[in-house]
Amino acid sequence: MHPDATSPSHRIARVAAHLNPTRPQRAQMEEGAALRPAACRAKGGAPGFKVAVVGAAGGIGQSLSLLMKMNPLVSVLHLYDVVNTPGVTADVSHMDTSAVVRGFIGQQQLEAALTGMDLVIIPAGLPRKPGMTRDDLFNKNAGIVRSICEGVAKSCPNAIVNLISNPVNSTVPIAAEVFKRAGTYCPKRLLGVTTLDVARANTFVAEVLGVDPREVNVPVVGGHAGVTILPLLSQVSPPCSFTPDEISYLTNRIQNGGTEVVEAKAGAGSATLSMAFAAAKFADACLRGMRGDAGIVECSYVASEVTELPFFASKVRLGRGGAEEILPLGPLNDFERAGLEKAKKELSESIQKGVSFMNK
Ligand SMILES: NC(=O)C1=CN([C@@H]2O[C@H](COP(=O)(O)OP(=O)(O)OC[C@H]3O[C@@H](n4cnc5c(N)ncnc54)[C@H](O)[C@@H]3O)[C@@H](O)[C@H]2O)C=CC1
Ligand SMILES: O=C([O-])CC(=O)C(=O)O
Repeated sequence: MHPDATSPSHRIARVAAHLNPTRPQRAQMEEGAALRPAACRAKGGAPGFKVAVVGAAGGIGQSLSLLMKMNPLVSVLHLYDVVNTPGVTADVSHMDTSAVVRGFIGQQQLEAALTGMDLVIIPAGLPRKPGMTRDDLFNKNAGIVRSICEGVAKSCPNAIVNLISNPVNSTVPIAAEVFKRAGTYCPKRLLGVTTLDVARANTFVAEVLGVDPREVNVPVVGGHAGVTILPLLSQVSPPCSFTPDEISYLTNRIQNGGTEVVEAKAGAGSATLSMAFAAAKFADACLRGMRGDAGIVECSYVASEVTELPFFASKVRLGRGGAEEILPLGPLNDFERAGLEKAKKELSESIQKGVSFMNK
């Protein structure tokens, strides 16, 4: 270190260099040094988890980065994207919450972004436009998820992964194959994020019942696309009953919630704000589980033996190692049993598509 490195004038120079980097300093950043405000004084290692958001400059990524910066369980927040991370990082880093924020841009900085992370949240990849299914995103997003997961396997093989990129029904099997090949696969640590389906189900059911959505909990199982999204309206907490018309309306609206937003946005993307909210809620549940809190149960799309399919969304108990326990589906009524058969047929094809992509 320079003899004057800790002198006030030197510290100010470092801050100034970050705000307006010279050409060599910028080159250094591009070679792998984190894009971060030069810390004026070393911070005393606040306890907490190290979390990375991959796809941090996107519609979901920006709001999610903001929400994770607000989470007191996060001590270090790494923001990675292939574009625009410097601006998002500078912006989020001015929030006076405790997490230290660092930005990373481009493939050559993926390793630095992921090294040492406890939790990696992945909202990277293309969103839908009207008329598309989530599966129509497969060709673009499969490769993006593969390369990010290769980075996870290399740089933070023990991290818990929250995978948001669509089509989730296929991207989670892709991630599993990547980790298997790298010899780092632990099914408990790979969680597909389906929390938005639960948030929508709680909201729409609460509207019908005329109650506060925070008091409602609807298990949503299966997967994250169309008929694979199976709300278990017979298991709503607190217990309640619905007319056949209400069941039909609610099931349809929950299964098509994503399309409702895609159409309302009319070409400007898909759900970002509600998704960031849902992802932040799920990440917080994972972090509380990792901390050792008891009784944390959320729905998630995970490796599962609940059905004959290798992956399935259902309630899982989150703990120190991720999805510690996959809870059974519980009793289904005839309508839900019929829905389950439809869901399994489509899910099976989506899972196979993900696995085949990796075997090509
Ligand atoms: N699981 C769920 O419930 C939901 C999933 N999604 C999915 O989340 C994904 C992201 O959606 P939006 O944020 O709206 O899209 P967006 O296009 O606004 O943002 C995506 C970001 O990913 C970045 N990106 C692309 N390739 C990357 C790579 N190799 N590494 C890192 N970052 C990369 C882009 O630069 C962009 O900033 C989409 O696939 C969307 O379908 C969206 C809503 C709900
Ligand atoms: O519908 C989409 O494409 C985005 C998504 O997964 C959702 O909003 O549930």
